[in-house]
Amino acid sequence: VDLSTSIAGVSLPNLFFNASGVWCQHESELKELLNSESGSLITKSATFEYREGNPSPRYVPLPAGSINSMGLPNEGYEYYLNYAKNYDYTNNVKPLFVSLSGLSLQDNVKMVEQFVAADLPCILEINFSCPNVPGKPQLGYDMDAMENALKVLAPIVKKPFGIKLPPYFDIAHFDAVAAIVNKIDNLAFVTCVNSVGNGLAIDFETETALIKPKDGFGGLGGAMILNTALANVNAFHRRLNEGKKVIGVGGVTSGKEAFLHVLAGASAVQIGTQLKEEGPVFFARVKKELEEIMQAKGYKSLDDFRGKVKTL
Ligand SMILES: C=Cc1c(C(=O)O)[nH]c(=O)[nH]c1=O
Repeated sequence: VDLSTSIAGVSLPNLFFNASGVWCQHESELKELLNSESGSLITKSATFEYREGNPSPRYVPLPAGSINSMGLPNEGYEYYLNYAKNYDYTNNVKPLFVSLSGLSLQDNVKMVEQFVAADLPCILEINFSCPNVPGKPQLGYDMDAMENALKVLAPIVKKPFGIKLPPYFDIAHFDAVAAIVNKIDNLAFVTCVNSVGNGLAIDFETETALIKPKDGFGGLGGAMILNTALANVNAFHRRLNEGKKVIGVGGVTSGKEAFLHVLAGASAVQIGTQLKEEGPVFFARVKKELEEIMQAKGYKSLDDFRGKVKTL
């Protein structure tokens, strides 16, 4: 069976890669992804300057997923620009994605301009949905600000690029965001979903929040967000113009959930919590499991079933 796919006109040997933020802040982690069975890799969302991030504990696994309020810790965009400049695009079959998450539109403009000037084959995923920077409401929930940002950034990027979206929970929001995305010609993909923002995990014995930042409020990931993720993938798959793709992320802990993401309409699948917990060996497992499912169901390629979820 064939697990290959393409995003922004670039082919991926298989549909799996990491969710930005997981196993990708340092070159040593990115090297492990490169050596894993993932089909691609993406860097930790970059800000203009280096960021320490929020105080720990800031990530905790939960019975059905995880909670995090990392606070955008990253090496600063020049670190990832250098990584992208030194990446071996010729011999690596895996395309490189770079995530940018500027703290202001000006910062996003400055970072994008530097990547455009470097004229690299890497694919930009601009993060509109970080829920954990104190004092910074996320762009993904401010439709006017998001549309304005896209109208400024898209012409600078010129090439096909994507955006990382938060989960939406209202049909009117799916409609509104899809209408904005459909206006931007070179916006080639949306990545759905970022963590479900500002959940709260409390320890029953100690009666205390599990993470330190923001009174314990943090983004939820993992199994508990699968059905929200599938809905967002399918909602945008149904609404986006021909040629625009959806990358699915949220709740993939085995080949089964990866199959469901593709059935909902995903062209590629990112892994967050399960990668954090199991490590890059997970890519070998999830690939094998999806291949076995496709064989059992008689599908030869992802196109055979992508977006073909039935309704009653
Ligand atoms: C880029 C910051 C993000 C973070 C973070 O660094 O706190 N956590 C998430 O779950 N999603 C994000 O987009």
